[in-house]
Amino acid sequence: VRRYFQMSGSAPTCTVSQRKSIYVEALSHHVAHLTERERTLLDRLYGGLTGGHRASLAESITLVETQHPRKKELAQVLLQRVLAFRREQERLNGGKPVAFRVGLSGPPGAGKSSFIEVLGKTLTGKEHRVSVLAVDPSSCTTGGSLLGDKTRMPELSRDMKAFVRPSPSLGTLGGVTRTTSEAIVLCEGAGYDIIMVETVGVGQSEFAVADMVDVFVLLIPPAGGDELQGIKRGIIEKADLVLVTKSDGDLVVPARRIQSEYTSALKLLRKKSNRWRPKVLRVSSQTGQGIQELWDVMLQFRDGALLSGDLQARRQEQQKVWLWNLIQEHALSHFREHPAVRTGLAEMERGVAQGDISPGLAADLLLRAYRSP
Ligand SMILES: Nc1nc2c(ncn2[C@@H]2O[C@H](COP(=O)(O)OP(=O)(O)OP(=O)(O)O)[C@@H](O)[C@H]2O)c(=O)[nH]1
Repeated sequence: VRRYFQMSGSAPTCTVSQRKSIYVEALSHHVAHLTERERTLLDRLYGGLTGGHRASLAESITLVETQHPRKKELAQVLLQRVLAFRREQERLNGGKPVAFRVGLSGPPGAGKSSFIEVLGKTLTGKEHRVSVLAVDPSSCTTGGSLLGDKTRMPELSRDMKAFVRPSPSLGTLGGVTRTTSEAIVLCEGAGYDIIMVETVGVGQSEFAVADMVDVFVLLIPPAGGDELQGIKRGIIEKADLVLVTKSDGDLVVPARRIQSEYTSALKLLRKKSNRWRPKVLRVSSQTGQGIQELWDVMLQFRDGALLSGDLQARRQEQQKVWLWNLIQEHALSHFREHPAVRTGLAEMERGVAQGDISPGLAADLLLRAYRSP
């Protein structure tokens, strides 16, 4: 099993090697019971993916999106192998991350897909390999899509140095974001060095995206008043960069106004970091104006964060947040599905709402029912 994951047995300290054996142990059951067909499938996906084949990457992401219990196990085995591969790539890269993860959010119609298309093409023109993943909150509940079913980013989709993946179409937000985090690992294993994760500024999806990227960019259209009401203060605090889009023609004047409004607003907000002051820039995907400048600023951000260690610290923190999100989601659904809880829950909720019983006592009673054998 150890050889299967290409782990060295001579880890520098005892604790590291012990830790590794726990991970190997956890997956040994899956690996030991691999059928010949499953082993061939995983070898094919792993080989294709690490060889940079888009079709293998697409198939691997489909595997991590699956709800099928056995396939989920296979996906974990594949992911663990890709993680080991990525660690090795990082080691060869002097301990530095192999990819830069960029999160993009903005209200519907802000110009996200036009912007990603132009920035993506600029980057593939500079020999970068770019992948675009989407987190679509609407797909979780309705199966419909806020990010649009139309073919978005047509040119980038055809570019051989790019990989554009639409959002997984079903599941809870937790499930969809888990899949996206795992898709990031797979894209990095496949040699993509820029990973863009896009979402619409609705619900909690933008916070989830902000928690899985190195730099978080908020896109704002040059419209005033009501259209900007939907942009939450909390998400502005999360932004490392704010981009005012469509800054061309008649829209330059309102774009400048929005830029100065946001510049002032950001000054009033709590500082996210001592080393970086969020910036507000204007771009036009139609004329290309501001795109190069924006990329230079992003690189400044990345290089500063790498040098100070902020980027690595942020990723470590995100991994922990992520672990706890998953535990919470699982523990809560286990609790809700417990027969005694299911029987008493509606009654307790009604009692609490009507003030007949305190929330504290109701929670105690339900938890007691949950714990009783
Ligand atoms: N003038 C101008 N219009 C733009 C620019 N970028 C996008 N638009 C227009 O704005 C509209 C929305 O652009 P999209 O890129 O589809 O925006 P989006 O945020 O991806 O929106 P959804 O696809 O609805 O999620 C389209 O009609 C674009 O033509 C720009 O740089 N300048």
